[in-house]
Amino acid sequence: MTTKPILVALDYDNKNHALQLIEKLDPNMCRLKVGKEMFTLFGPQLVKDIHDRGFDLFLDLKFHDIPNTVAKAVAAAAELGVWMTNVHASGGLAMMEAAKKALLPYGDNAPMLIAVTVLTSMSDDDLKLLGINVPAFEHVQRLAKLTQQAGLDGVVCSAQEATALKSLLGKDFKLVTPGIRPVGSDAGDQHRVMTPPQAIAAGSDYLVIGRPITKAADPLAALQAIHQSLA
Ligand SMILES: O=C(O)c1cc(=O)[nH]c(=O)n1[C@@H]1O[C@H](COP(=O)(O)O)[C@@H](O)[C@H]1O
Repeated sequence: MTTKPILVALDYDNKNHALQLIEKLDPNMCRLKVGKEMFTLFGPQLVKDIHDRGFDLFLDLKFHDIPNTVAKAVAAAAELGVWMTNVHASGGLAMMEAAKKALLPYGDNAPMLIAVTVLTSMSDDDLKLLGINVPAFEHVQRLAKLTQQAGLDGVVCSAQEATALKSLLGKDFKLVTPGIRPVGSDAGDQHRVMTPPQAIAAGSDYLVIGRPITKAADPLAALQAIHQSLA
């Protein structure tokens, strides 16, 4: 199992609330993920604040634009010193190749670069409305192969797809899986979910977990319980 597989998703509209949560967590037990809401509200200073508290950060901005724009955005993320960042695989091969190339000057200090395949909130019916008439998993496989071809480090996918993707793409291609729900927690808007131990057993390298930790009455206890369930 990867060391520190838990990535806690911070989805807050109040910076103090986020920092209060971070103070309760342990950087030896998890990494943090900041997405569009918090980065739009609080910008690069938030990234510094998180780094100052000793946490690795996954900057989850899911870039999707023309290749030149995405390359510059990914390089800007590298300048911030983040541990991981991402693009949408549906932006295409040229876009992903440009993003990868933009990280070359950063060498070993480059963030890990991954691509989102099919969002875990999407069902086969949602894909049909987009004109994609194949099951979600077939589309995920196609996008994941394209991501590997572009030289990226891995993909975001559902843990339900992990076993098949590992055998298709090899053990070194990282699988980052949201839609993780410990037994008894509310699925909310997630459709394709798994528990933490199921996800690791299926081949996930990193588990993105938000509300089951951030909305828990005792977030550290929730993190510790998940950590122990993986031991
Ligand atoms: O890229 C992601 O992190 C992501 C991709 C995806 O397909 N589904 C998904 O839920 N996410 C993110 O994972 C986190 C899940 O949070 P919870 O549903 O609260 O555990 C959120 O920050 C989402 O933005």
